[in-house]
Amino acid sequence: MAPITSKISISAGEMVVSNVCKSYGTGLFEKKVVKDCSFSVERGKLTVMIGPSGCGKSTLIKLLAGFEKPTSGSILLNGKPVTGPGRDRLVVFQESALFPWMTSYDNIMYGPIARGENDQKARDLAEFLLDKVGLRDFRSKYPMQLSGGMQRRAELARAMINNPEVMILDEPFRGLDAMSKELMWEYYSALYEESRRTTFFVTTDIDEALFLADRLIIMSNIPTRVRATIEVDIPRPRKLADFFLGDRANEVKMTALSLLHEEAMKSFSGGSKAAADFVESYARRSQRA
Ligand SMILES: Nc1ncnc2c1ncn2[C@@H]1O[C@H](COP(=O)(O)OP(=O)(O)OP(=O)(O)O)[C@@H](O)[C@H]1O
Repeated sequence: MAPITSKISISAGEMVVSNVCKSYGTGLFEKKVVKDCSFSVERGKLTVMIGPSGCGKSTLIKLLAGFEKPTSGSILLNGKPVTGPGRDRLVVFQESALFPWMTSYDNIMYGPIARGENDQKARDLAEFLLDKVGLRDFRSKYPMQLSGGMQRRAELARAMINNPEVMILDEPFRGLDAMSKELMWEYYSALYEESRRTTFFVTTDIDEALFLADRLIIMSNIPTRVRATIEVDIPRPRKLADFFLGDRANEVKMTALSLLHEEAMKSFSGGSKAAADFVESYARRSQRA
């Protein structure tokens, strides 16, 4: 099938986060969630952020998307300060945001129609993207008639039709069963490789993070800051069947797991149930690796 770039001209943006702090509440009720955080989301790269559950990742997404403002520090998109939400950035959330009363096709066309662009070009693009995400035969089905993986693919198509400069994804495959999740990794990785759209992808799954990332940002416990940045210099296209057999993948995985374990233990000692679950699941992962 023709690559995405044959139908959509991609203009990849770049984001720079400098010394960002974010607190909620004031005085005695102040909660520091993000502390002196600096990183960049490079043009045409897939940057993955991983950190303990509850550390502040979704808060960072809200800041990058412009839904919230930092308490201090700056966030730039292509050198200009982010002052609010914009069409140049698009967020795909954990929860399905498909409208249950609309078919797959209508969900994908939602953005263009909302902008008054219900023309032949947009309709052709919607059909192309339906094909691209393997939902041609499901174009007239409603979300509840689709499997979890199909819903996530419909959602990706709905995001891609809006052609943002930066795609921001907040644990988009959370909640899928293990097999669907792994299929989505390969699927999503191939889609990304076709477009090389600047992407910021947040997850708590180390295998997902490694398989997808060009650059991995490991976050600390709350208040979160960058604990380490690792370039995942493993060639693309990547195939899950042999990816984790490689030395480099395992070397990065062990480094990341050890840092994440340290961070999760800090919040565990603070009594967080989420951190306790995280420590337990990562201990199991380390044994498997
Ligand atoms: N609007 C808000 N007001 C007060 N506290 C908030 C607000 N939004 C987030 N928080 C707090 O910030 C902390 C970090 O939350 P956030 O959702 O950013 O973490 P996360 O790393 O994305 O978590 P998870 O991995 O579980 O999705 C939590 O303790 C949360 O209660």
